[in-house]
Amino acid sequence: MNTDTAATARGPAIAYQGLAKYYGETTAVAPLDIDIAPGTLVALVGASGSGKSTLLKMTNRLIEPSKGNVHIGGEDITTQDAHTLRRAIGYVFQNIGLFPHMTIAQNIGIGPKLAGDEPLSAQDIAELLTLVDLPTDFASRMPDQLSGGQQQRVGVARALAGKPGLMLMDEPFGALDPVTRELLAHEYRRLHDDMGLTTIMVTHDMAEALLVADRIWVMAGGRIAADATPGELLAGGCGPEAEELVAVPRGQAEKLVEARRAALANGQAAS
Ligand SMILES: Nc1ncnc2c1ncn2[C@@H]1O[C@H](COP(=O)(O)OP(=O)(O)OP(=O)(O)O)[C@@H](O)[C@H]1O
Repeated sequence: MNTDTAATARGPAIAYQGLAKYYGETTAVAPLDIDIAPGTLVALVGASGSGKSTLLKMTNRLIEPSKGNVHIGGEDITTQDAHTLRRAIGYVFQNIGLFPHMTIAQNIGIGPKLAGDEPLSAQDIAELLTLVDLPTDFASRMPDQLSGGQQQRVGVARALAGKPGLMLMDEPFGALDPVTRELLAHEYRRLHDDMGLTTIMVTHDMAEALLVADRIWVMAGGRIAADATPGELLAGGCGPEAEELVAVPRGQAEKLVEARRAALANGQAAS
């Protein structure tokens, strides 16, 4: 992230201070002290059970920490009640779970409705649909009339309805086919930049993290084993946990380049 982004971001800074979560003998997240600058997109990667979701959910108080605290925009998140906090933070997760008996417009507007706030206008809904690149006439459709990728776009629109500065995303595109997944990840990155958001995104896909994030936190056993830019991770030297994860997309890319070279050589030999 460049400093211009930090200057124009409306997304907040995040500070984790001595934050930890224990379940009996299990350390889900070991005490960590780390900051996120406004406007940054951080990807959380790491093996299953390494603590990614727990860290994400301690940020909007879906999980309460065992110790330490979280500051968002300089404010301790325990100074407001958990529901108020959550309404101000966008949250997108895998299989977004739209309400099947509600229209797309009603699904997008569910947050303000449940909070007893002023309902979203048709104009608001149209703007949100446009933001996530869906036709505005989808407002009156039912969820089962949309593809999985389109439903996930609605999930992003629903998360943006509360005008959050911070977006938390837990495997947001994990259930989609690879082509749709890559498209949505790149479109989300553009949206993040245009809106000046701060985003924390859990992903199992290291290639996705390398392509869209400003910083990547590699989690292992509840610790942040590496905190690096995509370029630093690709260059190597960020530790064995990071190397293991980067090796997968790097190896695939090298094999594909090799396979393409061989295919081109065969084509030339045949002609
Ligand atoms: N409610 C719970 N009770 C006991 N242990 C838990 C609970 N929730 C999580 N854990 C444990 O905490 C650790 C971290 O879990 P977490 O869900 O944060 O991992 P993760 O990196 O998000 O995993 P995944 O990639 O599989 O979703 C795991 O060892 C998990 O078994």
